[in-house]
Amino acid sequence: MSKQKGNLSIHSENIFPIIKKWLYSDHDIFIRELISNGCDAITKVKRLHSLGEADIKGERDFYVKVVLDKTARTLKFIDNGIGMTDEEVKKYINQIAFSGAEDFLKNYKDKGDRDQIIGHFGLGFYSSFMVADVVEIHTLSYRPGTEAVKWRCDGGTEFEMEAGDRTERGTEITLHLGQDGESFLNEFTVRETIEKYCSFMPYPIYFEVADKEPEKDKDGNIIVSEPEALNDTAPLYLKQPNACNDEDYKIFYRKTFKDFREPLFWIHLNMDYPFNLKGILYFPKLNTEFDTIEGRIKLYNSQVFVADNIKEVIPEFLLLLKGVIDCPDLPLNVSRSFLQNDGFVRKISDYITKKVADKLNSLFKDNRAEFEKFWEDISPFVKYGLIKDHKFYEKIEGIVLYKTTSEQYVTAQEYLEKHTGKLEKQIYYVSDPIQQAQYVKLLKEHEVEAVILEHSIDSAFISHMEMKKNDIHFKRVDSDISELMKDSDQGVDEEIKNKEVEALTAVFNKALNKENTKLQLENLKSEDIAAMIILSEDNRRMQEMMQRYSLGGFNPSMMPSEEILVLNKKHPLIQFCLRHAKVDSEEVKLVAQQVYDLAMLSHKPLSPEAMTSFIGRSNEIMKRMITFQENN
Ligand SMILES: Nc1ncnc2c1ncn2[C@@H]1O[C@H](COP(=O)(O)OP(=O)(O)OP(=O)(O)O)[C@@H](O)[C@H]1O
Repeated sequence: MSKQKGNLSIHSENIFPIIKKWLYSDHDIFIRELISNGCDAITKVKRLHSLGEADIKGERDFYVKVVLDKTARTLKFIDNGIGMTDEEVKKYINQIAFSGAEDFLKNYKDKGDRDQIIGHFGLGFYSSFMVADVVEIHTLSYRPGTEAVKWRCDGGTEFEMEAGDRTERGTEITLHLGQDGESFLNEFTVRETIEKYCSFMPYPIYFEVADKEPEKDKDGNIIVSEPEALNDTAPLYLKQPNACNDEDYKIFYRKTFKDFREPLFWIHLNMDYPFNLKGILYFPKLNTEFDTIEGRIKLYNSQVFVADNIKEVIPEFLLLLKGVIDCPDLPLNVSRSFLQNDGFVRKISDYITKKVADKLNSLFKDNRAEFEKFWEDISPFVKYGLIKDHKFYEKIEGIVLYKTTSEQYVTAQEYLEKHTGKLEKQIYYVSDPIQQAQYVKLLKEHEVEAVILEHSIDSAFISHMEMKKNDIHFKRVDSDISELMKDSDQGVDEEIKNKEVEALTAVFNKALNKENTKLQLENLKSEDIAAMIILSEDNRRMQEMMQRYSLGGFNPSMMPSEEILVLNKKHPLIQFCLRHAKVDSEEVKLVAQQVYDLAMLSHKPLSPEAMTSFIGRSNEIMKRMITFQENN
């Protein structure tokens, strides 16, 4: 072949500056493009061989080799695939690559939407110019009797083509790295990028550093080691689920996510129709209940990595999981706006949601003990999912578990059944089991359990459940529980009661120096409790919401909490206050203050000032007790 020069057939001055500028932030993608071209070339030659059209002379080992030469500043991609004839280089490299370029330039030259550009423009071979000043191709076709070809282009629109000297079938692409490719002179960057994009590609990918000092043993002999492929050519997710065991899944998880905690369980997705989708989703274990959950779903197209966490394909709440999904029907270079509007993508997303819900339901039904064991770890994810996705809610709302304060796991229905006759469509919960322990104890005395809802997602979860199911209402244990604990009001004279409330209100307002302590006088079943503080559930929720949404700028005085002091008429201290309500005595004041602080202490921590007075007063009470004892 005589030496040829020519212009790449693009009708624009120069596309390379545009490639460099617009695709810059993803510029490691050229590694994916060149290696996957190598793999495609191998697949093609194998296919031709199986059709009897290519003679590969019993060859078994197919591979793509990447060679970094820091001294020569080159990165080579070598494959033993189909190779190209000079005609094919002209057709596939010189012309076709930019056949869409004219439209592309017209449409996007002045627009900054990178996603759009990537979506509309297959990066392909020419992405190598993002990092290289000069690119060379040395290739020899599988076709018998064809000449090797050498092609060279320096990033302008001109190329040179001549007969090459390659003697083995396949293609070698050499990138002479320019300034923009500086980082790829680092072997770790190259290795990492290969692992990022190519870890499941179907042929072994080897990586060599040409000018590296060979490793030697202690006697100075060069250690010759077998090259090791960087990828797993037959990833587990491509196998049939019944051919995989638990250990296989765990090993795959560790290798793929570098997470050495055991996953809780997994779902093997395997669908051929109406679309092709394979993958494994793992439910990761959380370190602590306060762990931020950060999932990672890697999306592949025929074993070629596309991107992490594409929320248009994977329902957002599933992004809390870890997994791989391979869907050959999705375009390799996906534009987000394209995906958002694509019905096919929605079907994929629905399928994945359904599979996850099915798995949870079957665990609940077939292995409740196991499901309960996992519940703590999966509950934030499940709750987030049912808030975000109506279809998911419908499928799993019946199996949502609640952990009770006596460490049992119950569904809402089981909780209500357990409390038939005691609670009417009400679920009591604690948001802080330690702080609210007093209330829990009180409830227990009345044979009522509370459930623990202490995760940050729980307030949104509670509201969502109440909105969806108007037959359930959640009440925190410190709200309105006096209803439950009241003795019957039978025989109580309302007029007398009102007078007593009036008298006690005066005592407490004066003692506490508060104008508006709301007071409620009840005959509680328990005679041990003098008083307790309760809050209106609605008012407290409103406050919490305002606090959350005003991002710290919320001033509590804008919306004071409606606290109610419930006094137990049966308790001797309250009876004492009632008997001496009219007398302006120091003892009544001390008792009222102490009763209030004790009620407050079982509700929430005292403020520093209140705590100081409480301690002073407690000392004072004990002193008086001793004096009384000694004088009698
Ligand atoms: N290593 C290779 N061996 C043989 N042929 C190759 C090789 N690399 C590229 N080609 C040929 O050049 C063509 C253009 O490659 P390019 O990477 O630009 O686009 P593509 O792979 O067809 O599509 P995409 O834009 O999705 O990457 C390929 O279709 C193939 O025919």
